[in-house]
Amino acid sequence: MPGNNFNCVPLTPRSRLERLLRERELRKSFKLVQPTEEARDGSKEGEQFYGDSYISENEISGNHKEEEVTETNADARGFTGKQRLLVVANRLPVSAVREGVESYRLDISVGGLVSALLGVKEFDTRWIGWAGVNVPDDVGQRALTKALAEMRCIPVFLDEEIVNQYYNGYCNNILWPLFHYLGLPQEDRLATTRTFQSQFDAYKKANQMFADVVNKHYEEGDVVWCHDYHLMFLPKCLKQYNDKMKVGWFLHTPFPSSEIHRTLPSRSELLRSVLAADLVGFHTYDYARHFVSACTRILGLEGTPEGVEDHGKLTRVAAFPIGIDSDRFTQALELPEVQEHMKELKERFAGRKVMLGVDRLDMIKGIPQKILAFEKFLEENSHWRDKVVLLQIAVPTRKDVPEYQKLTSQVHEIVGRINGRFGTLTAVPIHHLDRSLDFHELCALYAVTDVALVTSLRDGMNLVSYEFVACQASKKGVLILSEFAGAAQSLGAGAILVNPWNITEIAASIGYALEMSADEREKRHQFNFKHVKTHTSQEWAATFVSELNDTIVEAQLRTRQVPPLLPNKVAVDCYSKSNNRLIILGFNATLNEPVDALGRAGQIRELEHKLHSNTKEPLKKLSDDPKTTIVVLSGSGRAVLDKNFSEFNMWLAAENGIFLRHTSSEWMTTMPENLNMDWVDSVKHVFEYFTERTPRSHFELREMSIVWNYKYADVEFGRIQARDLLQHLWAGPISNASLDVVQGGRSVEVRTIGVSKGAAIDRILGEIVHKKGMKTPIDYVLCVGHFLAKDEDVYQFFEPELPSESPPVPRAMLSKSNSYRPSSLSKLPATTKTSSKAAQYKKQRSLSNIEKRELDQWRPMCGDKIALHEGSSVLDLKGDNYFSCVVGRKRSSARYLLKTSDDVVNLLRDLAEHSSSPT
Ligand SMILES: O=P(O)(O)OC[C@H]1O[C@H](O[C@H]2O[C@H](CO)[C@@H](O)[C@H](O)[C@H]2O)[C@H](O)[C@@H](O)[C@@H]1O
Ligand SMILES: O=c1ccn([C@@H]2O[C@H](COP(=O)(O)OP(=O)(O)O)[C@@H](O)[C@H]2O)c(=O)[nH]1
Repeated sequence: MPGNNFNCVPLTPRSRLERLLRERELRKSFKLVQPTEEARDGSKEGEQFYGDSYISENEISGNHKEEEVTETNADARGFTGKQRLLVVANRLPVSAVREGVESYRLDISVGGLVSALLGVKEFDTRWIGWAGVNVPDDVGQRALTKALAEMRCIPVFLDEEIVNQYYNGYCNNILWPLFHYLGLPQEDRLATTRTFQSQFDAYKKANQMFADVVNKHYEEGDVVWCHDYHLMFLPKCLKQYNDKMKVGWFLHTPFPSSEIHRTLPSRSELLRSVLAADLVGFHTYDYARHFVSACTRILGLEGTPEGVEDHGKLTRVAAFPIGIDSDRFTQALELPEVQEHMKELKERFAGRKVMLGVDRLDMIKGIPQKILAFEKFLEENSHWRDKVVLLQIAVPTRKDVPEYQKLTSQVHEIVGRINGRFGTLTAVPIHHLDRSLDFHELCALYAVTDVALVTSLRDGMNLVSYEFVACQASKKGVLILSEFAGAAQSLGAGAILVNPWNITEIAASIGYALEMSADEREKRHQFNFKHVKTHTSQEWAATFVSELNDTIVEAQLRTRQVPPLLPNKVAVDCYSKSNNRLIILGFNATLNEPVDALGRAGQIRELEHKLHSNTKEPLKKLSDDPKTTIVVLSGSGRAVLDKNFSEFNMWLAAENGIFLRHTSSEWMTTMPENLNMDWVDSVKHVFEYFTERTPRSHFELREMSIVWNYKYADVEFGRIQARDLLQHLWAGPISNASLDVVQGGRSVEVRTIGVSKGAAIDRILGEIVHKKGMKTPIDYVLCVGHFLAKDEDVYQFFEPELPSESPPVPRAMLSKSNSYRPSSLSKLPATTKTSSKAAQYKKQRSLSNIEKRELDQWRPMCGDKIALHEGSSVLDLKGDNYFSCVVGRKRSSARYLLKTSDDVVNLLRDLAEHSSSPT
């Protein structure tokens, strides 16, 4: 049975975008018919949502009411039917503090990731992660597992040493600063027990521990969503265990420019592990672009608009900007306790404008810069000194990492100095809190604030800015936002954007914000408020999971388009049983040595195409077999084919079949003599121009075509240059010429119109039949090549069972059974008859060596010439004696696939073993 079903893959019912839009509509209409959870369960004011479970303040503080929140109850409440989602993150939404042998206090974990995922309600969610506590004993582990199960949390137990090396070390001392452009720590700052290598080993070990827990709880059909830089190894571990698992990975931090990422000693391993996921998500398009770029530059992989391709496997990469559960904030503002807090705050700061900063005490948050800018503002605006106060909530974080300890004392020192400088007996300008606030206090604070200050030096998104906007419906305060926070891309239009490194600019912005007119504040606020209300964390999660589901559908469709591997044994058996075989071979990437990824990334091994050394022997044997005819059909010019194949007994078809010769005779051509080739010089100029400006690109001037090749150049730059080159071509030299521009993976070719391997093969075949004086039909065809899509028509030329939707191939002379039958020719429409083609190929070009031949010796084939004798066929292909085979391409109309030219060598060797020598 033919392998690829002749590429008659049923067309995808919808495009990916259509499918996703439909899915989105379905989600919306589902929401409309489903009662909201609040409506179903009554008001849940003051509670923290966690997926399908509610984590109330009571539950969190340890008063677990098992019957309210167990999975069984959740199911009974009608939550079944939702997709199971396993959220895997370093930190669980609750951190445990051990209070006795079997008792724990559970506190909500602070940080954007937890806040965002608490808002996700659409799925039947379980959370797998570390509870932030070392529990070495079995009794304690069992008790904590039980307590967490009530919140649908599953713990991963990490011991102190692992936490130290993996979390404090590799995650927070190496990856975190690097991803936020703060560079790598010097290795000598690390003790000998904490080297890059030991920390990286611990990182891998910890990721495997997470994977083990996931594997244990995984059920078929689950979606596994891995989060953040802590778990870059996880997708690989999971896929190694079960490659059917749907795995997504989302990064909450920025992904830095590839120039930064490439400094990381384990750069490649990390990228490869992430690429094992089906879908990789980032907050912004820039981060996604950096990631793809790192994969192309560091790993030498193919970056496409869809994602990253590695040997045909696509990992989708896209931006999914996170949001917040805005309703939770707006509803909280109505609560009496929040109103009470607001009242207290208003009284406390009456007569002063309130400025607010809420950050984890982290280097990336730019807290010193913010405070220094505030100092500058007070310095330059003495009239504001007793009219404004800055409240800075600095939540302690990662306290075991030395850099964070240093930051704490640095911030304390600056605050102390400024308060000493501008404070009075009754008031200080900065209120600095080294602690977190509870949700209600935080909402109240957001609501009474006049100006929020976010000065992150880098920040994946920054949810504080979203939360502030959500709480400002009545006050309409101003947001000053760092342009280096992901949020700047979504809230940039309503906020005042600043460069956090520019203290003067921030100070000026503070003044502008404090004095902004009500009208302008209103407009800016409305813009951002709308965004925060619509781009919620629920939408974010639903979109990600829906794309992840769809990515699997897409991958299945793609896989169905990949031809199966050539069954060598079948091809060889069939070969040995046949009497008149035709083998058509491409040259580039088929018979020459493969180019490895490193070669692509920089070092040019060979610009010149050279025959794979292991090919020579089998090729010699095959070409000497009287029952076998070999044609090398290549885009390369005559000189290249001469140089590589003159020693063999075979046919050479150069420049996609424009030139043909048997190695025992001269070249001939079908090109009309007076063909207009005026375009060549001007196209050459354009190619020269781009070659000069694209390092490691080159161009090849052939007789009938020119090819510009950038396979050794920087891929991204090469692509941009190719686009630019095409524009130049269309606008100039080829605007009026009859030419084909053929784009390859990493090349642009300009050739005379209508030239393709498929278009040439009928003439070549006719000539061979004629010259060889064939008496028996060809009963075996093997056609192997790494052809451009345009040239794949050669596969279809021989195809006995073309699917009905296949594009027409230049097979004017073929009858339905794929045989040349003079008798059937007359039945074809006049335009497709060879006699009409004949007129096109009047004379050969006036090339000296071609002129030696009689002009009509290689003329277009006429019916009477290509028939063996009246009524008999040249080709006797029934389906199982035809093997079309693509080399190293995953999308092809060929029946079969060979992965590399090494596989071609092996095939030729096997065939050669079944060949006979001339008698
Ligand atoms: O768990 P910790 O080590 O204490 O750190 C807390 C979290 O910090 C980071 O948050 C990021 O995620 C936010 C939501 O996507 C985003 O808005 C923010 O810009 C990021 O910094 C970290 O990525 C999380 O893993 C930590 O849990
Ligand atoms: O006292 C506090 C201060 C902050 N947060 C939360 O911590 C998160 C911080 O997220 P962000 O994205 O701004 O930065 P991250 O800390 O994740 O880097 C926000 O949801 C805040 O509501 C909190 O719960 N209590």
